[in-house]
Amino acid sequence: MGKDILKGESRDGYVKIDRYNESKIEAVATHYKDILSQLGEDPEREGLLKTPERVAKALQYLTHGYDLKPDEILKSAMFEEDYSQMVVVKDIEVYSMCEHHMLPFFGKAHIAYIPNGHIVGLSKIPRVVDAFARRLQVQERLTNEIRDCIQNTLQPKGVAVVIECRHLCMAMRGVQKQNSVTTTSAFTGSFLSNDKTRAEFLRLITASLD
Ligand SMILES: Nc1nc2c(ncn2[C@@H]2O[C@H](COP(=O)(O)OP(=O)(O)OP(=O)(O)O)[C@@H](O)[C@H]2O)c(=O)[nH]1
Ligand SMILES: [Zn+2]
Repeated sequence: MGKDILKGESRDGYVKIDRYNESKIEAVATHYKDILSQLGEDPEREGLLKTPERVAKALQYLTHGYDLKPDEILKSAMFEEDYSQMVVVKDIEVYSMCEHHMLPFFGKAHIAYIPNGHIVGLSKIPRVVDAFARRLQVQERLTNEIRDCIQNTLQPKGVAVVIECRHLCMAMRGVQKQNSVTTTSAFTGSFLSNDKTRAEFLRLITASLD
């Protein structure tokens, strides 16, 4: 039996990720032992003895989104409700890994939808972000996948997604720009067809609570 990596999650959409896959961990760890040698390190020195296994577990965690079903996550908490104004969840932390270098990119997602008879449990929106972010990604696809999942599952009058991230592959290597932030956006429905709706969303995500 594997060890819990995400505690207390057992419903549809989450169920498959709450255990380490021991055989996968072992296979990945074996490769990492070899990688340490190839990098000129001694994998037998004390500090590195457990490193291959730690890296394998970390990587399984950082890519556990492959085992999640984001549409099931949304469906598990959809409620009929007569509310037709914009719902905005902003400043959702994003941690993902770029598929080109397998280095982190991280920042914030801002998401809105306009209900069409159904609302969704608020926590499910950040859960959908995580389900797509915890994979090897590019920021543009991450943005579109979140938009499409909410649109196709909840079928609201519109969805808006804005993501702002820093990419470590652009900061600690390569072009070495420490402060650049990449912004991506994706819209459906009223956010596309109605300039005022889109402007209200953009105003709400830049407004501060204080
Ligand atoms: N569009 C997009 N590009 C990304 C993302 N994450 C990383 N990249 C870019 O992917 C590109 C890969 O380009 P390559 O020229 O094949 O890789 P490279 O030689 O390592 O490029 P440099 O990073 O410029 O040194 C780089 O320009 C990265 O900045 C992302 O989320 N979206
Ligand atoms: Zn990269």
